[in-house]
Amino acid sequence: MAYDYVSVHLKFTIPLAGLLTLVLRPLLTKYDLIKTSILIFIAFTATLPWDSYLIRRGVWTYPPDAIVGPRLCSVPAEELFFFVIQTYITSMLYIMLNKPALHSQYLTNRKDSSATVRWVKRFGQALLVGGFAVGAALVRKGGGGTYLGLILVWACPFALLTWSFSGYFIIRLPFTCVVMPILLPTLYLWVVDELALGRGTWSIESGTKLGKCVWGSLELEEAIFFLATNALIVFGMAAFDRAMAVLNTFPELFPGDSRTPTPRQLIQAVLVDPAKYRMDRVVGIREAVSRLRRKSRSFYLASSVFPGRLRIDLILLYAFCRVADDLVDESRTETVAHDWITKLTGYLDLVYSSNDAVAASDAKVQSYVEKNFPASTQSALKLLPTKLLPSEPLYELLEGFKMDLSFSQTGNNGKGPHLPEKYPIRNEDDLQLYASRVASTVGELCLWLVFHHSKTKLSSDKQAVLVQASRTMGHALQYVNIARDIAVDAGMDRVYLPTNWLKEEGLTPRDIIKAPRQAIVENLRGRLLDAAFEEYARSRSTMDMLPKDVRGPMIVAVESYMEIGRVLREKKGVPSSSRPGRATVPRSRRILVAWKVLSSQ
Ligand SMILES: CC(C)=CCC/C(C)=C/CC/C(C)=C/CC/C(C)=C/[C@@H]1[C@@H](COP(=O)(O)OP(=O)(O)O)[C@]1(C)CC/C=C(\C)CC/C=C(\C)CCC=C(C)C
Repeated sequence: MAYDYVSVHLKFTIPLAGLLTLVLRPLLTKYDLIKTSILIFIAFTATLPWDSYLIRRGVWTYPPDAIVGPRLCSVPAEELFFFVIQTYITSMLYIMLNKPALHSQYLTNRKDSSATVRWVKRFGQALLVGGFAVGAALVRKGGGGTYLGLILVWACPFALLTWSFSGYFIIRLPFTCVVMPILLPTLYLWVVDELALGRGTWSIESGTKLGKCVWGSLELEEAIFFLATNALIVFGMAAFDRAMAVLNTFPELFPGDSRTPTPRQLIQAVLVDPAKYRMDRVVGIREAVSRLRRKSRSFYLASSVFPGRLRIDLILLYAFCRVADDLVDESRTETVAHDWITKLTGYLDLVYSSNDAVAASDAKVQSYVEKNFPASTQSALKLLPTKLLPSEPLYELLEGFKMDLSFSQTGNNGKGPHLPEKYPIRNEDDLQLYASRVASTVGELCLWLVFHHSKTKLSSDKQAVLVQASRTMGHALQYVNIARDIAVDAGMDRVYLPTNWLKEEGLTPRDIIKAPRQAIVENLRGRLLDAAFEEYARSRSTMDMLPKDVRGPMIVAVESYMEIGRVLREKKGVPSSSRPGRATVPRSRRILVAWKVLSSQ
């Protein structure tokens, strides 16, 4: 019947495309849609003449009773639709699996690549050149190898082009970003093909095929065709992403706006000589991403929905805050911790000594960082986007770290019989002051990056309202953080629960340090979470004033963290099975939170 091929689409390709669209819709950016449309256009125009030639040469045929009728250059409408829908499905899967990956960290050049990587790239090129030569020979010879030859002659040059430009990048990308989006749709299309060929929806003529089946009636050539086309789509997507990563990572090479690049900018980015990449920046970004992934699952997930340069700068800001906090927290003695604060202050003094902040990449700053900080922390200081950030919140953050140190006034910063005598969080005002210093500052710094990178420029009045709200939201997040970490903090002789709250329950901070999991602590945790959600409620609606292009991601960042508070409330505490200091929200729940937020925007 004439609807056989149509029914293949109705049963197998359209529902899958629909499902992927439904799941991905909230995450799709304008850039995702543009690159998918361009790739569909390229796939269509590159496949049409080739397919048309195959049909006219009689390599494959469509029984008239399996197709509806209309053709373009001899290619049936259903087949034309196949070019589009296959490219769409594979592109959507690629986009979905690549969302968590920050592509900047995979930029590389010859010098940065190991001998093995260089060998793999050359081997790939040789394989593709060889594939083309074998294909040409098979076509010239004719007979059983014709169809395979035509596939190789057609696919290898496109693959060689993308591989030669983006090979190092593709090799560096994780397995889930490249191999999965090639293999999953290939396997799916193999199954569909097996069903379609089994039903005679299309057929390969016996004189032009090798006659070998991979399994069932799936011909070797068909299996290779689907593998090759999906690889071409994924390589094409990766080539776009490499260009975009170059634009986003190296503002000095592309000073203008990188949000909606022109085709000319994209081509320039593809063609820029990788030897010109600032690899110290790429390596610093790699270190920052790895730090974020290890230390904060909530912000790591949230970071994946931020666009381009804003995402990079937020991750660099995170890296700075994390490194500074860890240097102080992990010091063996109070004196060493104070030394770190002094050195960090020196760093800020140097950067902000003139009216305008100097770039952290300034030679003087670089040499100061190299002289004073451990190698593993240097990139976090050198790459902080200081030109986009005011100095006050950074200095204030350091004041917050000083408050942490006032717990160890006895000189006994660890386990032992002597517990601290002073507890700096005496009441709610102290708690709020502490949260303002360590978290409101972070909220404000995030906002300055948002103001810089957003397409929409806000009036200074609106900016002031937003900054105030971000500071209030900082309190909320910090209270959740303290509520989660009561036992972890007690292990470091620290109690951030206000001493007057403890007194109301007949407790002292020492009682918390000795028994942080006692039942009464749950009342105090509940009280702190109530305060957190009050602060959250006071500032959440102001987030609607954020520019549309950054609003969704910012809300995701906040909601992912507040979800920790919701879980703590539901479970009445930190499950004893959870790793100390780690988020208590399962990954699937965090993804759902992000998805819901973005769907509602
Ligand atoms: C998406 C993305 C990459 C965001 C990065 C956000 C960022 C720069 C966070 C810095 C975190 C950090 C290490 C700060 C040092 C001080 C500190 C420890 C603060 C606590 C953070 C908890 O982080 P984590 O759980 O990893 O740390 P520990 O396990 O406790 O060691 C804080 C709880 C502060 C977090 C506060 C914010 C991110 C500010 C929130 C406010 C906004 C995002 C603004 C919202 C805007 C409006 C208009 C309301």
